[in-house]
Order: sequence, then structure tokens, then C-alpha cells
Amino acid sequence: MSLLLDVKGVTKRFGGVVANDAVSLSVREGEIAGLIGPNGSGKTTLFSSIVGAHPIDAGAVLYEGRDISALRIAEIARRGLTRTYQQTRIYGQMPVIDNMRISAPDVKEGILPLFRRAGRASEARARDLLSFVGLYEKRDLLAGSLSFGQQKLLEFAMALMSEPKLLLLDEPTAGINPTLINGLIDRLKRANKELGVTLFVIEHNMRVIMNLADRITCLAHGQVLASGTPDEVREDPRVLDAYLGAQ
Ligand SMILES: Nc1ncnc2c1ncn2[C@@H]1O[C@H](COP(=O)(O)OP(=O)(O)OP(=O)(O)O)[C@@H](O)[C@H]1O
Repeated sequence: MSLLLDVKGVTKRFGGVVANDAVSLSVREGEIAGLIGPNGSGKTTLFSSIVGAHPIDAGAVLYEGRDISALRIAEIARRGLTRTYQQTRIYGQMPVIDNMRISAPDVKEGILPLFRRAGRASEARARDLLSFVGLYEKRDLLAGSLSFGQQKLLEFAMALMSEPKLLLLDEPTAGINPTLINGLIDRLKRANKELGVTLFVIEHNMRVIMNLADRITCLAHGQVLASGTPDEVREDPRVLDAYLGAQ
């Protein structure tokens, strides 16, 4: 498997706080990669650094072999690298289907027939993706009336509208009823296998990430503490110490 994302020695400071300290890790094309670490270890900051949400202080982010560190968030998204957030970002006062429509990538050509064809294609994609996450029957309801778990599924479907190659998910199962988590894990795995989306997932729930990820990196105090298969990381005494020390 070739490298899709190659993070090389990325450092990000906020004033005196070194949120990411020379972090190096990679994500291979086609895999589900995991990112774990105690609260404040720098996981969300790293996602922001990767997608161009803020400038980094040192290092480089390579995507498809090209340095994207100096690119802006929209430019990076156009290349197929996007993220979701810890807090769901749906429009609660809009119907579910409209949330999907506004998530379609812009059609820049401006030529009317092309525009119409793209519009029909994205309408079909919106419906297919709602079926994929099990929300098609709810398409005309206000998004704000969905349960929290359903809102997370909607947000995931919205992220898939732009046909990302690499999707960064920030705690996709946070706040979801444990009985619904298995359904979400199943959707993430299917998106990876059937839609061919490479996933990089921040997750606090150890059961989830061990079940989901092919490889896991653990951060602590802004640095890479350990990386490997779920079994290797689970049994690494440094990882156990980092979590116990953070209690
Ligand atoms: N915009 C910011 N301004 C100042 N400090 C920040 C900012 N964003 C993050 N930090 C600090 O950087 C460090 C890493 O934070 P970050 O949110 O990346 O950690 P995390 O591993 O994602 O935590 P959590 O698991 O709680 O979401 C923390 O010390 C945090 O307080």
C-alpha cells in the first residue's frame, strides 16, 4: 500500500504551549488509521495542521507525495482531504436532504448543461448516501429533530458528498448511545471498503478503535509515543502509563 499522507516532523505551538512536537506518522492508501492519546495530547491540533486550518511552525505535511503544508483548507479539500469535527456541524433548522445538498462540492464551470448534470449527479449521490447511512426515510425531517447518533451519521454522509480520498474523523462515536456504536463502526468500515475512502480516526473509545483501525498511533504531550497494530499498541506499557497517568 502506498502512502497517502506523510506527516513529517510537524510542530505547532500556541504561545508557550507546544501542542504538536515534531510529530511524524503516515496513513497508507486504503487503510483505516487510528489516532489515540489522553486529553490535550495534541490530536485535534494535528488534524487542524493536516487540513490547513492553521499554519504549522515546523515540518511538512505530504499528501499524495506533494507538500500541502502551505495550502489553504479549501484547496486541500478540493484535492480530496477533509475532516469532521468533535462537535457536529449540521444545520438543525434545515431538512436532512438540504444538509446533504449544501455539502455537494461547488460546480465552478458555470456552463448550464454541465451545471444541471452535476446537480442531478449530486442529488442522486445525496439520496444514495442517505440510504447508505440509514437516514433516507428521514430525508424531509429537520436535521435538528434527529437523535444525536443520527446527526453524527448525517454529518458522516455530508462529509462523503465531496467524495473524499482521505477523511479525518474527530471522535465519530463521542456521545453516541453504546447500542448504536456498532452500527456506526459498520458504516465506517463499509465506507472504507465499498466507497474506497481512506480513514484517519481520532477515538477515545478503545473498544471502537481497536475494532476499527488497521494501525494506531498514540500521542502524549504532543509527541508520538507509540505506533503499530492495535495489538501492539494495546500491549505497549508506555501507552498504558500515558492513559493511567492522565487519570
Ligand atoms: N487554539 C488554541 N489556542 C491555545 N492552545 C490551544 C489551542 N488549541 C489547542 N491548544 C492546546 O494544545 C494542546 C493540545 O490540544 P488538542 O485539542 O490538540 O488535544 P487533544 O488530544 O485533541 O485533546 P482532547 O482529547 O481533549 O480533544 C492543549 O494543551 C490545548 O490546550
